[in-house]
Amino acid sequence: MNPYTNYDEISREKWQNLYKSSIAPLTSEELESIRSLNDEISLQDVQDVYLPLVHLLRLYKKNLEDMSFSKGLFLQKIVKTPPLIIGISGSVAVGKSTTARLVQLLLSRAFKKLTVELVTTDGFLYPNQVLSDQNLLDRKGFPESYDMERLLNFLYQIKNGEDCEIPIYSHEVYDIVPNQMQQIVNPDILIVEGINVLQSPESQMLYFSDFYDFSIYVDADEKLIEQWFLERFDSLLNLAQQDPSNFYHQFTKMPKNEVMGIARKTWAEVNQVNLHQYIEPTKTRAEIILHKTDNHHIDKIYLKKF
Ligand SMILES: Nc1ncnc2c1ncn2[C@@H]1O[C@H](COP(=O)(O)OP(=O)(O)O)[C@@H](O)[C@H]1O
Ligand SMILES: CC(C)(COP(=O)(O)O)[C@@H](O)C(=O)NCCC(=O)O
Repeated sequence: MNPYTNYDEISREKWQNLYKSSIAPLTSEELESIRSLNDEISLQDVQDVYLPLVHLLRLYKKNLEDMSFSKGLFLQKIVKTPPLIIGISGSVAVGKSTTARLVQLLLSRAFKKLTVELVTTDGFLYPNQVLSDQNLLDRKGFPESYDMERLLNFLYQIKNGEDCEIPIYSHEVYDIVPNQMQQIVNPDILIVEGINVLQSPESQMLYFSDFYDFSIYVDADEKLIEQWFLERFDSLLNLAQQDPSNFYHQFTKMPKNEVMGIARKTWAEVNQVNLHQYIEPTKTRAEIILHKTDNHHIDKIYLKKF
């Protein structure tokens, strides 16, 4: 069966004309904050793809509010609207965190009075010491390397209106940062980004899908994702040049072709295997699939029919 049977395939040209007229153009201040987020992001993509996406998200938010109101009428009590939770998934290095930060910025613009928080599921990875004790260091990113139960509890607490604190993962340290936590206080919208966002923990009463009001899968051809992984690896090396505390510093002392060989091997033996076995199979759980081509250009959008 065609994996996209349950989706409307929408070309970029068609998508960019949906709701266009109702969206105010970005101010120079907003453009500046997008550039400071990642100066490679195409502003045309923001205008054509992300603004209509934010407009769609408005509908989901409204729907959640209406449902809470109607439930309250039925139950004859006040039912507070729970936070809207948006999941963003896809391969390592496909651009999830960049997409997530952009969506956060645009949602904060669209809902000026609301708090829009962003968390990454990297924070739920077990620390390197724990992974090493269990011989799982080479399995970083695979389901067993995450404390999935803690992630599930976190989502439950947020939906339940509780404030939370969660661990922080650093790509530069390549580990959980000790003694630092991210505080999540009273969010109206929470974006959860990570490779495992659409996976289901085994033997649990609740599933992640119980918590997401909207989900996005960022997709691209594997060869391109590998290229983006290698480019990011290279920028991490540049950043690490003068910083011995950076995990990538050790690689800056080695010949470049040898280091890039290590990066290619990491892609082929870890991240690509993970993509095939655990990440890509969750693609069609997403409400929307953003398909990218060269230079992260979005050419197609798939929106779930039902
Ligand atoms: N829209 C985009 N335009 C240009 N470069 C991007 C875009 N999205 C991601 N990138 C680049 O691709 C690489 C991977 O992106 P990142 O957001 O870190 O991926 P992920 O969170 O999926 O691992 C980074 O080097 C990032 O700068
Ligand atoms: C921490 C990660 C699992 C998550 O990846 P992300 O989507 O944040 O890029 C990944 O970056 C990772 O470290 N994978 C293990 C192999 C490696 O790339 O070193």
